[in-house]
Amino acid sequence: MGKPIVAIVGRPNVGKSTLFNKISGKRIAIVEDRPGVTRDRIYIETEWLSHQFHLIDTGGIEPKSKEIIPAQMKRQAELAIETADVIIFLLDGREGLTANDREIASMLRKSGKPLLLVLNKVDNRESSPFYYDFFELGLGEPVEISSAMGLNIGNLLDEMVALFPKVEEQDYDEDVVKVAVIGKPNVGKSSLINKILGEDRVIVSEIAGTTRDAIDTPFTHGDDRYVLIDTAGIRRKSKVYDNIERYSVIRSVTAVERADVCLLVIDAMEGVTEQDKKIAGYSHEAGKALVIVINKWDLVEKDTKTMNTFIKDVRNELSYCYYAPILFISALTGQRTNKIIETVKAVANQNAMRLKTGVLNEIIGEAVLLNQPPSDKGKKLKIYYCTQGGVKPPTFILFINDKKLAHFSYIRYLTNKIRENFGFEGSPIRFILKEKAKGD
Ligand SMILES: Nc1nc2c(ncn2[C@@H]2O[C@H](COP(=O)(O)OP(=O)(O)OP(=O)(O)O)[C@@H](O)[C@H]2O)c(=O)[nH]1
Ligand SMILES: Nc1nc2c(ncn2[C@@H]2O[C@H](COP(=O)(O)OP(=O)(O)OP(=O)(O)O)[C@@H](O)[C@H]2O)c(=O)[nH]1
Repeated sequence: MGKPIVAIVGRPNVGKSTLFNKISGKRIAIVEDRPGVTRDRIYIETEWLSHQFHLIDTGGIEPKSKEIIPAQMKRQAELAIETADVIIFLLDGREGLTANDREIASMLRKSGKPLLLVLNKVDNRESSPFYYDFFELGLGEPVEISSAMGLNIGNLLDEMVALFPKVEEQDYDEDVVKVAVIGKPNVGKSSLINKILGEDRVIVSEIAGTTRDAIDTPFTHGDDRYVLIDTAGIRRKSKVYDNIERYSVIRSVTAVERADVCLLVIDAMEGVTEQDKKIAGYSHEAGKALVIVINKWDLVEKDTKTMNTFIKDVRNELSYCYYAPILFISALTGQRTNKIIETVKAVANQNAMRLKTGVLNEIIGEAVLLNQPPSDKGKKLKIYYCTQGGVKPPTFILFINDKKLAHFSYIRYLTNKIRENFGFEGSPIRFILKEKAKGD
């Protein structure tokens, strides 16, 4: 399962942003914006006592106005209910219970989502004077905190972690390829999924389990077994919400984490957008095999150059995913959709490929002869040997004399040599550099 998603919900001014900042700023290591992606921070990925989770940045979801806008507040709660695994329902312990709190509470109660009732602004050791009033909500015992002072935040996080879904991931067998269809809303993900599942050779298996993972769709294609990992929003349409894009991105992230192969669907009429770059970035950073699918190709007016121009654009915009094959399809007409599964299979195999150390070192040795490693102030980079440390993604450990000499461009050169010889199409390749004195 992907890392759990936590959302902070509450009426305006209860201290949601303050709590978010407290959790993200102080106690927890933040994985900041992903390189090469964008600055728009939608969520942070953090951990508490080695439990990793996503915390949604409700700041951007909030209405900016300080007026109480019940409709927007409700929408925020609805989105959190749909997206989050655990909800922190934040209330103001100094003001006591309000009508808006009751309204949100009733939505949360109906949803049955795991939640924590949290009274903020309890700045001293004494309980909120309204402490017992909050039991009326029927949402359990309140946890009292002060976000501003940083009081009791550790306890809150302990209780939050206890509500995380148990690791009940259906353990698919090793040979089952997990595929996540990712992309912005409306690019045709559902249509594509339906097309794939509708193919003659595809047999959709019974869906096992009743957990939230039951939205996975296992199927076989010939002798090969796959499972489609759903991103919420594919089945449960909720296009009416302004912020659905932000949430669909977050869901994409958790789907990506669980996947072996990501199918990034891009709308041919729109070209590559910022949102696409962001989503591609997740796949890349997570080390997943990636296939780029340009959908709605039927709508594009074409001449002989159109496809090549499009490929160039994609390569340009998504330069860090240069290894991903690109397919031009139409989920509507079925054009080339039959290529998808074979491509998925190919890249899944490549991402799991393991090279023998002997062969690998032959290639590295040749590469070094062909193009001498860089030196700095008379000291030359020495490469002792290389071994593949892991798969998914293919990860190579390079034993060298001095990391400072291992310039990025030289590592890129070695990566390319490995690709020339072994392919690894659709896979990111990683290098880990290890220093070693000669003769160690
Ligand atoms: N005394 C006290 N004040 C707090 C605490 N947490 C937040 N505040 C104050 O409450 C006000 C609202 O805090 P925000 O974090 O902006 O609240 P919010 O819920 O994100 O507000 P909206 O963006 O309007 O929804 C600010 O003036 C904070 O300084 C706290 O623990 N104690
Ligand atoms: N012309 C054309 N239309 C398509 C194609 N694929 C999907 N569409 C249309 O695009 C719209 C969106 O398709 P969906 O499959 O619902 O897109 P989605 O990505 O699942 O959307 P969300 O559920 O919002 O994430 C629908 O009206 C489809 O009929 C295609 O290949 N060609």
